[in-house]
Amino acid sequence: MSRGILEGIVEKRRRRILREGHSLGVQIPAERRVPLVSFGREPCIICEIKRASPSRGGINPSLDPVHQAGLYSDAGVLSVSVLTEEDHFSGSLLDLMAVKETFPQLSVLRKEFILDEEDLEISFRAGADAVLLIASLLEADTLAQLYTKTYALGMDALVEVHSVEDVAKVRRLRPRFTGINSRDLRSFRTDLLLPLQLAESIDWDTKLIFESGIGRGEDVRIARNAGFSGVLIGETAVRHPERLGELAAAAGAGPENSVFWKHLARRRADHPQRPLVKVCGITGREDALLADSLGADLLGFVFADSPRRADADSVRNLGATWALKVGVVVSESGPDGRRRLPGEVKELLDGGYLDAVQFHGDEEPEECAGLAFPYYKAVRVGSQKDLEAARNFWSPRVLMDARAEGIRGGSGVRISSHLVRRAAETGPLWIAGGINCENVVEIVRDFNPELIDLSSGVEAEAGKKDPEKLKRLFELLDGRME
Ligand SMILES: O=P(O)(O)OC[C@@H](O)[C@@H](O)c1c[nH]c2ccccc12
Repeated sequence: MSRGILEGIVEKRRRRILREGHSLGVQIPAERRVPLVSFGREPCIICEIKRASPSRGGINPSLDPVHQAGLYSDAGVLSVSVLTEEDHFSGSLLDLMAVKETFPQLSVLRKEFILDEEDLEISFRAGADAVLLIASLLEADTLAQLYTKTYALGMDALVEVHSVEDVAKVRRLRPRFTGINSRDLRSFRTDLLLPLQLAESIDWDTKLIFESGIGRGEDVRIARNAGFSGVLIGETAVRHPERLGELAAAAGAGPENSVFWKHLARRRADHPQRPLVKVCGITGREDALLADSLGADLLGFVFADSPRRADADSVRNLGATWALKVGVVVSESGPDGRRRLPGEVKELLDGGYLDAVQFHGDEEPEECAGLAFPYYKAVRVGSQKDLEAARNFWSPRVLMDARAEGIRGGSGVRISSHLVRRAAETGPLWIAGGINCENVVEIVRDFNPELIDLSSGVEAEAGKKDPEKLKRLFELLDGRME
């Protein structure tokens, strides 16, 4: 939603209200007929009734809201969001009324571009238990007035933020429910790490709701592990009701103390001037501690056939580091032909000695998800086709490595510039392959990667880092701060 589109939606809505009144041409009962049910109960998975959206077009134009709400209810979902905006989302207040009247025990959120108190009165009478208040749409005073009115009516408010400016605007309200949208209002893109990052600036006691872009149970786990109380799922819930069980189970499971994505988002916020740095192919303790003290964000330990193969005991004995520890694996096929995580890596991950797994083999998207959590995928990119295949992976980030025939990682080969540029168009860029002190400044300048991954480029010999090169790397990167 570019600013223009958001303004367009609001403009259309104002005109519609002038024409049809706040009831939007729908017969609204004079008195509320349905019970008020509190919003956001556990398991806090809020599924949405959404026929279409400006970013996706038609999702399911013939969606029957009552049938869909029945699927949600059967899956154990207690809160349902109903889009009532007509011009861009093909919604209606009739949908909301039908859902709430059929399932009075559900808590129903009215998803609308709410503008004034009359919108709230109508929402209440139509049967909404909660309303969405979008911070970026409303002046601070109006937002405060609507927030107070919502609770005066007995409803809950989900206050939606997208930026630090929004957070500053809502801070004095200290809303009980704060929704953070992963969808960027300008580009339509969702970035699962964005809410994690923004959550860091929320300093009041609130139930955080992760909004948009959730596709799988893993995404729900990422949100829960980052401290979100709940998730709001639209398109996936409509298109893939078969995933509702998996999504609801993940929402109900509770956090697992996996801090990987949350810490990464925090480190990104801590030093926005330079990319995140992963130093990979570490075998020795000194190298790990030096990279950590210099400011590396990730330390990579290779558990695959490689001259840089790490040893499980040294990882176990390393102790606490600021940097997150990643096990780089090429998953093997077991006797049953199914892939599995190397046993030592599974033990290190379960024991908390590794924070995440980087899959560096030929794993398929659905295989990765079943093998480890948290994880991200590294893909070898030699063509446009490789880039497209990379988009199928579900991890919030995919690491682009150069395709060097017969060698996996540490090859010193770089991806061609035009492919890197293409990759950067689709979202934050993580790149590996041939990065060293000679080219790092140029790479950062030209491609603005979110993460750079270095292995052979900071080595004295295979498996041994060169302390001078490591120091020089961080000097070069930090020099960019001026
Ligand atoms: O379909 P998704 O990506 O799961 O997103 C659902 C919901 O977060 C999204 O519909 C939404 C979030 N905030 C909004 C404000 C208005 C309209 C819609 C929205």
